[in-house]
Order: sequence, then C-alpha cells, then structure tokens
Amino acid sequence: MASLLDTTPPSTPGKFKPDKSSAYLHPHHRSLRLHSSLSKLTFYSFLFLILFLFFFLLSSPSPSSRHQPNTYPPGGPLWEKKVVKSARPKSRGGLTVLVTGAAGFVGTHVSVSLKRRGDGVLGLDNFNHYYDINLKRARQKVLERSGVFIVEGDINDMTLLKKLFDVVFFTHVMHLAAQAGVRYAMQNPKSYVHSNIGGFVNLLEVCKSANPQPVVVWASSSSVYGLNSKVPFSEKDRTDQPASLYAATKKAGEEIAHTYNHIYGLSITGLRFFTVYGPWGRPDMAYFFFTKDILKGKEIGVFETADGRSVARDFTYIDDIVNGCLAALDTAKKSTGSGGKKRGPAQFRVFNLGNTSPVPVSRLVGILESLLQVKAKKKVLPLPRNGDVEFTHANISLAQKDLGYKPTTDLETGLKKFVRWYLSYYSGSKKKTSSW
Ligand SMILES: O=C(O)[C@H]1O[C@H](OP(=O)(O)OP(=O)(O)OC[C@H]2O[C@@H](n3ccc(=O)[nH]c3=O)[C@H](O)[C@@H]2O)[C@H](O)[C@@H](O)[C@H]1O
Repeated sequence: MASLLDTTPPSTPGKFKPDKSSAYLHPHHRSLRLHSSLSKLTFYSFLFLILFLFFFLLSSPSPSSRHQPNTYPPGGPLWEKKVVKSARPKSRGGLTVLVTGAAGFVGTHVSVSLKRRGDGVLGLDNFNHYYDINLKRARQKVLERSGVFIVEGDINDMTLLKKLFDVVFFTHVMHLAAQAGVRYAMQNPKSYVHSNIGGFVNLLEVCKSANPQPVVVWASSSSVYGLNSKVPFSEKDRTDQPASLYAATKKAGEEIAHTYNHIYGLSITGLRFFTVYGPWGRPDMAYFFFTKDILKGKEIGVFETADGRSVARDFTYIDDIVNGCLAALDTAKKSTGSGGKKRGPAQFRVFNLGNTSPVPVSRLVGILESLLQVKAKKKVLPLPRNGDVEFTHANISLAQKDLGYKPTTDLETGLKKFVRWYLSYYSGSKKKTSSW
C-alpha cells in the first residue's frame, strides 16, 4: 500500500497526474483527496488485473481453449467448425481419421475413399514445394468437393497437432506425410530426417499422449529391402541394407514405431508400398515424367544393370493400395494405452502392399509409347549409384491373409487410366477422367 500513497505516476499516464498544489491544502481536504485517489487507483488496478486475466486466459493453449474460438493459430471458430465437421463420421460406427499428407498422391485417394464410405476425415498437409504445388492445390479442391478439409500445417508442429487432438477424438491416424523420392535424398538429406524421422516421432508423441490413443497406420516403403536379393521380398527378409537415405529413414520409422508400440501400447501398422502409380500421381516418379518428356519429344534415360538387364519394379496401382490402406485401418486392433501409459501389449504389424509382378522399366516405356502413340527418345544408362535398387518384387501373402489384400490392376490397365487422367488434367479439360 505504501507505494500507492506516494505520487509515482502509474503506467497509464494522463489518468493520474501528481498535483503539486496538494502540499498546501488543509489536512482534512488533503486526506479526502488522498482517499479519492486511492480508490481510483484501486479501481484501475482491479480493472487492469481483470483485463490481464481475461486476455491471458484467451491466449492460453490449455485444453479448455477448445471452447474458446478465435484464440489459437490457426484456430478461430470457423476453422474449428470446419475441422469438426470434416472429421465427423456419417454414422456412429464410422472411423474418425486424421490423414497426414492428405494433399499428397496416396493421401488424396485414401481420404476421398474414406469419406465416401462415411468415415470422418481430417486432412493435414504442409503443401511443401518438393513438386508442383498446383497439383497439390488441385487435389485439395477435389478433397473439398468430397467434404474433406485440409489443415495447412506440418507434422513437426507439436502445438498444432495437440490442438487438433484437442478438438477431435481421432480413432485412427493414417500417416502418409513424408519426404518421398529415393534420388532426391542426395540433394536434400535433411528434409528426410526432418519429415520421416522428426515428424513421425512428433506425431507418435501426440498419439501416445492422447486419451484414448488412436490406432496408427503409416506408409513405410519397399525401399527398406534395399540390397536384399532374396525374391520375392517377404516381411521376414532382412531390411538392414538400405540403398538410399530415404530407405534408411523409412527403416528407422519402422524401428521407432516398434518402440512406441512397446512402451506406450500404441497399435501400429506399417505398410510397405511398392512403387505406387496412377491418376493424380507424383511428378517426380519415372512413369510420370517419362510421359511428360515423351510427349515433349525429350530424351528419357532408362536405367539398366551392370549386366545389361533393365531395372524392374513391382508397380502397384493406386486403387489397390487404397484398398490395402482401408483394410489395414479396418482390421487394426485398438491401442491399449491412454494418456502416455501402456495398459497391455498392443498390435504391431508390417505388410507388403505390392502387385507381385515386377515389370522392367523398358516395358513401362513401351506401354507408354503405345498409349501416347509417340516413340520415346530412349537413352539407356547404367543404373546410377544414387539410391536406386535393381528390382523390387513383393510377396503379399501376409497382407492377403490378414487384410484380404488382392491387387487387381496390371501395369497396362493402370497406365491407361493414368494417361487418360494426365492428358485431361494438363489439357485443362473439365471432363472427368477418374471417378472424382
Ligand atoms: O516403392 C517405394 O517405396 C518407392 O517407390 C518409388 O521409388 P522408385 O521405385 O524408385 O520409383 P521411380 O522413381 O518412379 O522409378 C521407377 C523405376 O524407373 C527407373 N528410372 C527412374 C528414373 C529415370 O530417369 N530412369 C529410370 O529408369 C528407376 O530405376 C526405377 O526402377 C517412389 O518414388 C519412392 O518414393 C518410394 O515410395
């Protein structure tokens, strides 16, 4: 109180001015003036305290902020409404799925399929510039039309992830956000560690702390088989010889997933995708840029092995992959932990999702030539030592048994659908070339 009695001006100049004349007033008046100043000061201090508390509570990222709109980036009542609406399943038994990498190739297809069958889907994507951002924006429009809202943000943003889990009870997380591409890892190695390891750990941290914990299904890669030469690749085969940093980060992801399953009781399923292709695909992949370059009359480099064989891939069509992803979500058992505490052993699975029929890249080029009716300017090149492996071939018997996974699209049929989409998309035609 003593400090209030002295004439030091408060922090709001103009409201209280020290009156020098007060020294000459009658003691009674002086005491009255002092009393009134004191009341004013108390009143303003009280007002200041109330305002301070009000604004502090508004900006606090506590769980209670769920009901306080417009206070949390990228929050706001409208944003929150969209998030909740997008994530709400149509019926009571439906899943509530967070799809990371939703504006990506596989992410878009999976999100649309989930939404169509009545599940609630919230997308998350950072819209990075690894490849043509316009393609990602176009996919986003497709998703919007299907009723899927994409939150624009990074899986490394812990505050954002916590906020999403705060607003929505996700029953499942379909984690597809990643730094993809085997060759780009030599140009930008850190982006792989950032997304595929750092981002994944961040996401698992939030999942393990959720109450209840969601089921996690995520995209690993056929590249984990690396230099393994035993064919076809089975889940039991060795995966300790990665040929690229991309593969190494996906392999690390599998080990990290195991740790979170073991310590926290998270139910986790890893899906090893085998060279996925199709409409709305990734422009950094060979089938995509071969199409572009063949149409432009540009030379394409077709890799072959040291003993003169074309490299081969177990190319897998997107619709088959989507079926595998949905089956993995549907057959997953619940996580056992909650709020960061394990309550019992939880399911841990790894599946190959391939096509079981490797095709040489030279054959891929032949199919494209006949679909595009343009002769490719091929240049045969030795397989560069930049992360590529000579061949991939999936054994899918485990996925067949546990997921009912059964790929039905051969490369010719799948590429036909891709080329039809490609020509329509890049001609700007509004004609529908896929089911959405
Ligand atoms: O299954 C996976 O887990 C990975 O699949 C995909 O990798 P890859 O199988 O290497 O596909 P992609 O680059 O299309 O090359 C296809 C073929 O063309 C050959 N290839 C490539 C380029 C070139 O100029 N010439 C060439 O012959 C090349 O040697 C190869 O034989 C994803 O990109 C990756 O993110 C990951 O998901």
